[in-house]
Amino acid sequence: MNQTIVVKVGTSSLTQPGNGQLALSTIANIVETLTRLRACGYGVVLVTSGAVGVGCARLGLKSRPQTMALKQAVAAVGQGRLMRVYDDLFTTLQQPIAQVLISRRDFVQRSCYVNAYGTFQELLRLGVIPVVNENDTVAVEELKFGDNDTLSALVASLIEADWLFLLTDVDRLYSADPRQVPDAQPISLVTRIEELEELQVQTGDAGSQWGTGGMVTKITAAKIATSAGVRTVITEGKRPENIEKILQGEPLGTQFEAQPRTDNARKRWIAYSLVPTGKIYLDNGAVTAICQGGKSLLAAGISRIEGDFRPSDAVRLCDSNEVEIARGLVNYSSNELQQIRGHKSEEIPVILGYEGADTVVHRDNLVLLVSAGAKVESSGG
Ligand SMILES: Nc1ncnc2c1ncn2[C@@H]1O[C@H](COP(=O)(O)OP(=O)(O)O)[C@@H](O)[C@H]1O
Ligand SMILES: N[C@@H](CCC(=O)OP(=O)(O)O)C(=O)O
Repeated sequence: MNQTIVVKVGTSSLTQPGNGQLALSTIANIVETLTRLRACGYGVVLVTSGAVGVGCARLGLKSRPQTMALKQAVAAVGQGRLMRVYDDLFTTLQQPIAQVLISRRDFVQRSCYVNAYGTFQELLRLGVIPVVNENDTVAVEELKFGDNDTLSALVASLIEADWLFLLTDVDRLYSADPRQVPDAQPISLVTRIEELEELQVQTGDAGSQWGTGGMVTKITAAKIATSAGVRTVITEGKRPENIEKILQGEPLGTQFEAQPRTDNARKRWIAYSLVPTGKIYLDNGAVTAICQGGKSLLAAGISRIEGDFRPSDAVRLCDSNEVEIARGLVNYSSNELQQIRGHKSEEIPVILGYEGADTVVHRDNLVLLVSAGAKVESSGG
């Protein structure tokens, strides 16, 4: 079966440093590369940033807007310009494209999420390259992706892509920001994300002048994508032809190995597309039961609750060290859980005065976020 790749391009690659004008030769290179990949039979999705950066350049603004309303207005100006440029270039090469604007809310609602899956499948079947961005103009502060690294990982997970390429203005991940630390060490292969913490890799969240998130959001994206079985690569936007070399096995950029796809699509949706509204802290027995025994969470194993949530909301399950070990859909509200935490299931009807669910989070609605074994290799140069 043909492989599917998702390519995310950051503002820092699409615009010229300093004046913020479009980096036309880079964009043309990206368009040529993606069109060649399509012609070779790959399914290709492009996730592009740049609406805000291009909008700023069009309006003569000298820095990224700080208020939500201004950012949304500027994105509305830039998105049209950006698509116009892509469409002109792709059309020159006879490659059809489609604009897909996604808001966080679309990914939270299961029906919209499933619908988006169907739309992507049809576009790919038609040989179209979907060009995706966050629908910045209608996003609300509490419910937005905020950065396209995360969006691209969620899209890659949704369509069960084989590869996710994060194109940026550095050639790979380093042990620290190479702009601040000149002797930072390049990292070529990451077999498990947790190793980055163990090696104390610094991933400043400042980003470049127009970019958002820096490396932090790329690591988060790699975590989401690799746990969904998607091999993820951080590489340079200026050299998109490297994508083809990487697909042929060259060790360019920083490559994050895909983890086995153990969770089904619904569980991946629970783990990363939903926005958790509360935290449930577990005692050690409950942590073991969930992590090693594959059990559901019972009220007896709950020590503390944080947040205000309703039945069916997504919640974080944390151990006594406040480490999030799992996420799940909860069967009780936070008010009810305050009353029944620490109690046996058979006591619940007496405490609440009505029959409730046997479990607080059923194992079918529970996704583990911890994995085993880690290794990172540093390359020479
Ligand atoms: N450990 C690191 N390795 C490489 N780059 C880093 C690291 N930490 C921070 N950075 C910075 O992240 C920047 C890329 O992030 P960003 O500007 O958000 O890119 P994009 O617009 O492509 O999403 C780089 O220019 C680099 O200065
Ligand atoms: N949706 C925003 C993208 C924000 C973003 O993630 O930017 P970047 O860090 O450059 O990938 C835009 O189009 O400007």
